[in-house]
Amino acid sequence: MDAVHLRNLTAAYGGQQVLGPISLDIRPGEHIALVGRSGAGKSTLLNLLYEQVRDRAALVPQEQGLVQSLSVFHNVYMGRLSANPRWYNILNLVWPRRRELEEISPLLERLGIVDKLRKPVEALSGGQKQRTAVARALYQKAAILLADEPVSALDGPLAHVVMGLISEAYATSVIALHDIDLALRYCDRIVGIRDGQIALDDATRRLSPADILPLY
Ligand SMILES: Nc1ncnc2c1ncn2[C@@H]1O[C@H](COP(=O)(O)OP(=O)(O)OP(=O)(O)O)[C@@H](O)[C@H]1O
Repeated sequence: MDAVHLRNLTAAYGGQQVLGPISLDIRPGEHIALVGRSGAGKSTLLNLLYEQVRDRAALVPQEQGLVQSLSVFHNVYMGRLSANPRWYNILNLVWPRRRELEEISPLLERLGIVDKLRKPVEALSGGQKQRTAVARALYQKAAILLADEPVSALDGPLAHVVMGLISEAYATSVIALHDIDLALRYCDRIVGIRDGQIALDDATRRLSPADILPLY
């Protein structure tokens, strides 16, 4: 993947500027954690970033973007809709193909929701929905992963499973995280946002929780 260069990005809602101007370079091979208090501008920055790299990115949005009436299989399969011909997508919608089942099932197994494969998403818990959204992004295999609080509904061990899978599947990622320990453990660069500006940008190896806490 080529590096991503963001220059002087700004965002406003109803005429009020909430982000920027922000410049940020994302180098291939970097796992970046976006941290900062609620309302700082992390989601806004991720969404702007997604607009710039849409063709090579998988996105796990905060609100997940799942189709509630469709099964977990179908929601995960949607990660690659644009990679397959239309007839093949329709075939899978009507009757999931063995090839896709054999790829999606092990992923769901590792996420602990393989028993939900054929269940509609509306019948899942919040944490199970979140894992479905993560599975869709893992299955997509884009060049870069953008994720907005992908483990906010998961308890300790599951949060580690998901962060581990993300690190394994994606060499390059930008992930908004509210858990500082997860950010320090799984990401190699921390970008701290405060009041719509970058207030911290450093390698994880040079940071401790005490360096990040002032952002909150
Ligand atoms: N649709 C919207 N309309 C108006 N203001 C918005 C909208 N979305 C976000 N904002 C404002 O923009 C600012 C940044 O919000 P954003 O969602 O990017 O923060 P965040 O850091 O992701 O927060 P959180 O951790 O709670 O998700 C906040 O002040 C928020 O109130």
